[in-house]
Amino acid sequence: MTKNPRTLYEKIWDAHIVERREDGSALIYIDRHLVHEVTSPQAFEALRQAGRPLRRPDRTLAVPDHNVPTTARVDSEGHLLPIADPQSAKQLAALAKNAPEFGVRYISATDPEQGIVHVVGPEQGFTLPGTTLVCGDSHTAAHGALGALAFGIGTSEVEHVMATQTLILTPAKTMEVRVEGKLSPDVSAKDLILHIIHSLGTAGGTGYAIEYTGEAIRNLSIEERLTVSNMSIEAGARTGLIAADEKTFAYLFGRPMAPKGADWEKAVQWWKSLATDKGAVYDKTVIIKAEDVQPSVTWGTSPEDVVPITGVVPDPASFADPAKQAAARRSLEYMGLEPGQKMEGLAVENVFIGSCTNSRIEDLRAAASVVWGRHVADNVKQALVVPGSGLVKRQAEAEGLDEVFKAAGFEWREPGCSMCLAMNPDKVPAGERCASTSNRNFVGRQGPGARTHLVSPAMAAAAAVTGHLTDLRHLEPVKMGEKA
Ligand SMILES: CC(C)[C@H](C(=O)O)[C@@H](O)C(=O)O
Ligand code: SF4
Repeated sequence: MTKNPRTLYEKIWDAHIVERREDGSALIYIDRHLVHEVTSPQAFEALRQAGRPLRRPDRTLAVPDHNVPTTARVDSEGHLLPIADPQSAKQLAALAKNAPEFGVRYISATDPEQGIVHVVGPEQGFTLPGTTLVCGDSHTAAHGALGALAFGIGTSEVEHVMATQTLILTPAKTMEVRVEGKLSPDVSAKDLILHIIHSLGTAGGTGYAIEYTGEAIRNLSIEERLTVSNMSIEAGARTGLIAADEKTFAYLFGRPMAPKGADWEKAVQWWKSLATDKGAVYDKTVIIKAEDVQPSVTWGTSPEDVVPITGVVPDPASFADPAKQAAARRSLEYMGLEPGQKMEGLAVENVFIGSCTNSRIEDLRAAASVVWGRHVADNVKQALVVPGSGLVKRQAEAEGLDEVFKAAGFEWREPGCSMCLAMNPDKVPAGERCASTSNRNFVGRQGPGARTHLVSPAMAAAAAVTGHLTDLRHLEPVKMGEKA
């Protein structure tokens, strides 16, 4: 019997249906649940109140990330240092108590594997192709880079998954975002996803599960794919899939929680069968030309407010939609910018290299290669490098990247979400600008009044060493022997 051709999304969906419902929704089995301290306390509490156990503790992994300080966490005798903010302290303490109580594997704030939940999942091999994976966090889309049907859920859904290992879901429409051709060596995966979000708009992906395809996507490393899938939610899509291929298998092979031996062989066979069939139809296809992607930067307070670094701040009057015009005016006022102003040369007082979008080893290497032999500019008051996990940090240290950053005047911190959303003490002061490798430039995101410009790791590094937003193609080369 020949089956209708299906997309990757449809295959994973079909494989997880527990029960179809009359209204078109379905009860879907959830394979993997990642838990952090912000969206889990109420869910654990509700289970406790109801006297219910957690259905599959072995499929659940908990790690604190949003509230942890990125400065030293223990004193010289190894005792945990107190957390100053009471709300943060409460959330962290709740996770430390709840996870072991419900039998969930808990990576603590002082464990070497601790890190941002979306960095830890792939790194541990907890995230696998063909699985359904959820977390009470909107950037769960990141895990789609490994071919997992991964999406963020709210706290009440967190409770539902904890109690039943299922969710009632309505199937999404499918959208192919095909990136044709080759990216220029000057541009990164971050520039690509900023370009895509600009093309789609922040609501363009609403109701869709994106699948990224095409030559430029296939050519990306797994870490670069994670950057792309991570920001799908900024285009409105809860899911951003990339079909698993040989690179995915090589990345996952031997990871602590990945299948081993005969199970591995069986798994790879199944993962290979999940690729979208020839002739399968997406509800929508968007074609992006890789050659159009340039080193990019955001000017406003929405991730779609993207221009090439060579560009200027747009005139709000240039937008056709009156609502967009008004939003752009508000953005410019908040950002302290004028229409027509050049992006390159805009002074920044803060630089943040981190977040689940750009804090993996390849990101740190890209930033360090720009920083090498240079120094953080005098007008930059804070330049932070926050590795995505303890393992990334250790790897970077083994490669000497920490020394490159420290010698240049960067602060080398402990892993966590940090200045991506400023729930911990890492904040951008009001009215100051930050070149940031994170994913959201919302009003107040990096601290009240903070002005965020989203960029790639290499562009953030270039901004740090020049003191202003800089086209990295314009940096003078550092000659060997001239290292500061
Ligand atoms: C705190 C958490 C719920 C939130 C999210 O859902 O994404 C955060 O991670 C973010 O990036 O804004
Ligand atoms: S690093 Fe930022 S985007 Fe990622 S989970 Fe943490 S707060 Fe959310």
